[in-house]
Amino acid sequence: MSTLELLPAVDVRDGQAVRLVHGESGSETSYGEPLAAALAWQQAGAEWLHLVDLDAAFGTGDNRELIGEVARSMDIKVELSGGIRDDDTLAAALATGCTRVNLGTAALETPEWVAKVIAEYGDRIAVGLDVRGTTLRGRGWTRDGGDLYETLARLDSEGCARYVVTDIAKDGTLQGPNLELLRGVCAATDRPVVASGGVSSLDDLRALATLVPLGVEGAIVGKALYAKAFTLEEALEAVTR
Ligand SMILES: O=C(O)c1ccccc1NCC(=O)[C@H](O)[C@H](O)COP(=O)(O)O
Repeated sequence: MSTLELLPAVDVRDGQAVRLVHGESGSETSYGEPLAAALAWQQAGAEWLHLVDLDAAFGTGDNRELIGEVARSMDIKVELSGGIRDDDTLAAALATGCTRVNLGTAALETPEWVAKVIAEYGDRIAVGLDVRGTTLRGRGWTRDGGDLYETLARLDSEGCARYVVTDIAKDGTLQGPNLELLRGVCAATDRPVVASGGVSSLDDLRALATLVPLGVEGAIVGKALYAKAFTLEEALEAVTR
């Protein structure tokens, strides 16, 4: 079995590292300084950081300077998400030196622009498929944005390199990932999939690692690390083969 990549998450709201429940604004638990959290994951052996500007995602401002500072301080790969919807926000995100960006709302609302940047930037662009059931959600997960599998087929045909798949019903709940959803997405595309939302235990990570041969390349882990359900060192050990 190949190794599952782990992406510890730092979600930033109003300058603080937070975790939400179901991605809902107002459900924040705060975990202090984003840079301290990111450096702790790096120190613990992470090869990736999943860094989210929640204010930009929700349209309640942005943490652009802070996000840039965190991204630039990392020696590891950074996946940047939240509010990247046009040329300006994409240029600012890429200028942080991040390895790739994650587009969400734009893939639903401005598909022509997304097709253009996929063609231009290749695998520096991933698309976040954030779903309730099989309905996509945009604008910080607050608005419906079409059918998962129709959108996936369109993005595949445009050459999208990778998908970050989140079951919103699981996100921030410590209820375990939606393995059925991930199997469904992997069956519908030959592109790598990063799983997000709900990881609660080392067994969840081992279960996700069994999906590597199907196309699950990595897993984002947020709440479980902040809640100290396990350490990142234990998580890396659990998925390394
Ligand atoms: O990624 C986004 O753009 C986003 C937008 C609105 C709400 C939440 C968003 N992301 C959340 C994450 O990426 C979480 O860090 C990730 O799903 C981890 O979930 P969990 O392990 O369940 O804490």
